[in-house]
Amino acid sequence: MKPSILRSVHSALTRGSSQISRRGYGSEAVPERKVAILGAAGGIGQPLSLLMKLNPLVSNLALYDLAATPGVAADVSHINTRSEVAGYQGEEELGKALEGSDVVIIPAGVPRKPGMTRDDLFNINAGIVKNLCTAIAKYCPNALVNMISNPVNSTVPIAAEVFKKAGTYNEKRLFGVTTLDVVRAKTFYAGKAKVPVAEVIVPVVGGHAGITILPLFSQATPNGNLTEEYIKALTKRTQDGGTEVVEAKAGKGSATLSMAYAGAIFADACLKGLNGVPDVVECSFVQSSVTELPFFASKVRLGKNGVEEVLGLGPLSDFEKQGLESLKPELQSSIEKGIKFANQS
Ligand SMILES: NC(=O)C1=CN([C@@H]2O[C@H](COP(=O)(O)OP(=O)(O)OC[C@H]3O[C@@H](n4cnc5c(N)ncnc54)[C@H](O)[C@@H]3O)[C@@H](O)[C@H]2O)C=CC1
Ligand SMILES: O=C([O-])CC(=O)C(=O)O
Repeated sequence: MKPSILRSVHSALTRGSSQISRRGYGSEAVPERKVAILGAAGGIGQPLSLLMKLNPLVSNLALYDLAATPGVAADVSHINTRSEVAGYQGEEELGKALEGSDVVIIPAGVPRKPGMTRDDLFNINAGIVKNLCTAIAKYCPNALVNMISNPVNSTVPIAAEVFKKAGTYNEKRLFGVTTLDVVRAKTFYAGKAKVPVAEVIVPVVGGHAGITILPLFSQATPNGNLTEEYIKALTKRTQDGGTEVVEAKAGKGSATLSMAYAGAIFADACLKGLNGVPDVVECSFVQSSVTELPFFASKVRLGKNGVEEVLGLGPLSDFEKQGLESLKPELQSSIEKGIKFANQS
């Protein structure tokens, strides 16, 4: 990688600490923050571990998986950045990995193969998420939980139910990571609108599967004056972005590198919020009253307690209003499926 590219990756991930410095703290005054990654040896987990090791807001990085974490941790730990890295392997070490965590990121679970929907992962991943969240409730009940494991539309409600049963649920601290939808929407929009990708802002709302992913290109900036036909094509491409990667990988999994990037951006936003950086806003799938659905992705203001404010949808085009109505039944049923699973097993 060219030094200039490394510098821009680094600066994208370090904006939080520089804002803190500008607000009168020396870099040594950045608070201690422990981040745990569950599923750290996987396709997402490894590059995500690397990116979190580059984040100067992290003081302790705990890498947990069923196997192979000693190697990943040894490797990542040689990077000369702030955080101390520790690897934890097997269920007997899960408690130690979690204890004291401020943010827990969960990319543990099986990925799709061509021809599968995210819901086809439910039978395996629901149980994994349930067990991991049971441990989170026990060992770090106040951590912010960043759920990556699919189907996010169901795994987030499962986590909420597990935390409710344990008496630790705080709706401000549970997030479904939908940042990859935003990352894709920005990239695809910039390409079609011929605007600089670094300047693009596009909210993506709803959920994280097929038509439940609703990019709001009518609110995209800079304004690219795209025709309705282009907007429809961009919407479809964003909704099918995960499938595009699954097909291109042809049986070797789903998005890992772009997901690690997106997961690192979202975790960084959570850390900035915890550290009191103002105006940190990202889209996320959270408990919500923006629509009649109990969970919904929209812009969220992050702060010292996690979610400070769930922001509304803003003005929608007719096409987006239609998309919103069409996604509700599927999203509702995925949410109910998660709640039912958590309460019956
Ligand atoms: N939210 C999003 O936007 C995205 C979500 N995903 C989802 O992320 C998940 C992981 O994907 P990949 O990293 O590609 O899969 P992977 O199979 O490469 O890695 C998953 C890792 O989880 C570990 N694991 C399994 N059960 C575990 C347990 N009980 N405790 C701890 N670790 C456990 C495995 O050992 C493996 O290392 C999948 O469910 C995938 O669908 C993938 C891309 C985007
Ligand atoms: O499509 C998948 O299975 C993985 C995923 O969630 C994404 O890439 O958005």
